[in-house]
Amino acid sequence: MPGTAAVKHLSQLSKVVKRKLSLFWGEALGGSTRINAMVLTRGPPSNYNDWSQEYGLKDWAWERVEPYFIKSENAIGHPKALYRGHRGPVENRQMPLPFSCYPYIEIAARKLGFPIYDDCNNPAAGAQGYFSLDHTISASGRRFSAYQAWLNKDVAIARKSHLTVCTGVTVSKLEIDPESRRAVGVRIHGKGKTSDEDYRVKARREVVLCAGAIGTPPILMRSGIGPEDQLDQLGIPIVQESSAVGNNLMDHISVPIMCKLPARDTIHSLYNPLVFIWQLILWIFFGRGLLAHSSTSSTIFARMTAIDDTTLQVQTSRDGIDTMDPMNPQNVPDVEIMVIPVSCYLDVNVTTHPLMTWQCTLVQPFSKGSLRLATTSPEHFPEVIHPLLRDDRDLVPMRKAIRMSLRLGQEFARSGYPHPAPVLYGPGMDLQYLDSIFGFVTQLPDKEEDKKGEITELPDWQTISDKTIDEYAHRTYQSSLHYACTCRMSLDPADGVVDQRLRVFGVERLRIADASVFPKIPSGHTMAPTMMVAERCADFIKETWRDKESLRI
Ligand SMILES: Cc1cc2nc3c(=O)[nH]c(=O)nc-3n(C[C@H](O)[C@H](O)[C@H](O)COP(=O)(O)OP(=O)(O)OC[C@H]3O[C@@H](n4cnc5c(N)ncnc54)[C@H](O)[C@@H]3O)c2cc1C
Repeated sequence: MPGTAAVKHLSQLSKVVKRKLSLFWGEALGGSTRINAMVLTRGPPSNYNDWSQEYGLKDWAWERVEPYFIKSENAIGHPKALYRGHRGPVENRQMPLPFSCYPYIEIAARKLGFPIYDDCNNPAAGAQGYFSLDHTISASGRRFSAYQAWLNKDVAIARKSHLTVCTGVTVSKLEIDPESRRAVGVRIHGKGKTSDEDYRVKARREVVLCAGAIGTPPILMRSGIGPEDQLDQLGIPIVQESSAVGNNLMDHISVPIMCKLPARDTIHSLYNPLVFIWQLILWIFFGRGLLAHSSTSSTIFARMTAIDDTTLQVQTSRDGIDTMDPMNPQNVPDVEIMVIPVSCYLDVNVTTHPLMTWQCTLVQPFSKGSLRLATTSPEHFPEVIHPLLRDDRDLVPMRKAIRMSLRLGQEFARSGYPHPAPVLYGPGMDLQYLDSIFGFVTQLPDKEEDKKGEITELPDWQTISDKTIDEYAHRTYQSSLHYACTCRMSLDPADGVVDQRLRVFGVERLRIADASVFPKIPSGHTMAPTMMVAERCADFIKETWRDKESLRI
C-alpha cells in the first residue's frame, strides 16, 4: 500500500464497553518488520504439533518446520547452540535492557515456580518459564528487518536483471484466466503526479500473495475469491467461492497491569532531555544504549490449566501429564506475561509516572474476528471485526493471568528491590476514568483528574473479584498487533483457503505466504513463524518448478 510507514485503523467496538481500537501495520518493503518490536520467538514445538494433530496438517509438525526456522536465522546470541541457525539472513541477538529491576523480576518469577531460561527459542526448554528474548537487532544497534535480511540494496542490485521492485503502489486484484483458472498476473494501482495509473504485471509461473492477514483477503475478494454473499453484495463476479477468506481472524490480546518505578529503571527515563541526548549520541556513534534496544527483553509463558487455582504456582505435573514437556500439544502456552519497562496503554498517554508493565496476553484465544470488504476500491480499508475477548471462554485464562500479574507485582515489591513499586494501573481503578481515556472521549483528563483514577492500594490477587477484573480487562484490552489466520491452511477447501503447500484452493498457480495462512495463531510472536512460512513457500515453488518444462521459457 502506498503512503506512510505505518497506518492506524479503527476497528469495530468492543462488545461490552464502548471503545475504539487502533490496528497498525508497516507500509514499507519488509512490511511490519520495519516498525515492530523486533522480538524473535518461534513459538514452542507444541504449537506446530498442535497444527499437525488438531488439524491434520502433518507437513507442519515441529520436525517439518524446525529446519526452516534454522534456515532463516543467524542467532548471534547463541553461537554454540545446535538447535539455532547461524547462516541464515535474519540476524538476531539478545539485548537485555540495562535496568536494575530485572534480577528482582526474576526472583518474583521464581517465587511462582517458573524455571529461568536464557533462550526463548530453545525447543528443549520447558513449556512454561521465564525466558530471555532474542531481537532482530544488528551489531550496530539497528533494526534488522525482513527487508534488510532478504531484499536489501545489495541483493536488489545483484538481481537487477530479473528483479523489479515497485514501491508506492497498491495491488488492486489478481488476473485469473477464466478457462484454466490460473493466476496469470496482478493489477497494481499507483498514484501518478497528475492522475491515477493502473498497471498490469504478468506472471510467468506463479503469483505469491503476502499482504498480511489484513491485506491479503481483500485482494482475494476483489479478484472474486471469497464468501459468495459478500462478493454478490458488491457485484464482484465469483471465481471461487471460499467462505474462509477473511474469517477466523485471530490475534493476541493484552491487558496491561502497570506499576510505578524510578524513572531510571524504565524507558520513561528518555523523557529527560539530557538523558535522551546522551542516549542518542550513544546510539548514533556507538550503536549502543537504550535506543539500540527493544521495549522488552524478557517474558513469561504459561499454560493456565497448569497453574494452581489457589496458589497460582506452576504445577509441573497435572493429571499424570508432564506440563513442562514442550512437544506435547496439551502444553501449548495460552498466556504470556511480558515484562515491559514502559507504559503499555498503546492509544493514550498516561505518563504522569514512570511505569513498568506486566503485559498479560492471551496467546491462544478462543475469540475470533473477521474482515469484509467495505467497497471494491483498493484504497478503502476493509471493515475489521476484531476478536478482542468476544468469546467468554477467554475470560477464564485472562482472569487468572491478571491475578498472576498482581501476584508477580507483589512478589517483586517484596523481592528486595530497593524502591517501592506500587501497582497504579490495574483492576480496581476508577471506571469512569478508564472510560474517559479509552472511550470516545478523545480529550485526556488533566493531571489532577488523572491522579484520581490511579489505584491507591495494591489489589490483593487472592480476594479481588472476577467482576472487578473483567471491568478492567474490558476497558483496557488491546491488540498485540499479531493479526493472523484470515486465509487459513486446511485439508478441507470448505474450511480453509490454502492447502499444505500454501496453494489457494480452486485457483492454480496462486499461493499465499504471510501470517494469514496459520491454521491457528502460534503462542509466540508472529514474525518468526511468518518468516518460516515464507522460507517454506520458496522451497515449495522451487520443488514445483524444478522439473517442469516451462522452467526453460
Ligand atoms: C507495531 C507492531 C509491533 C510488532 N511487534 C512484533 C514483535 O516484536 N515480534 C513479532 O514476532 N511480531 C511483531 N509484530 C507482528 C509481526 O510484525 C507481523 O506478524 C508480521 O510482520 C506479519 O507479516 P506479514 O507478512 O503477514 O504482514 P505484514 O508484515 O503486515 O506485511 C504485509 C505488507 O503488505 C502490504 N500490503 C497490504 N495490502 C497491500 C496491497 N493491496 N498492495 C500492496 N501492498 C499491500 C502492507 O502495507 C505490508 O507492507 C508486530 C506488529 C506490529 C504492527
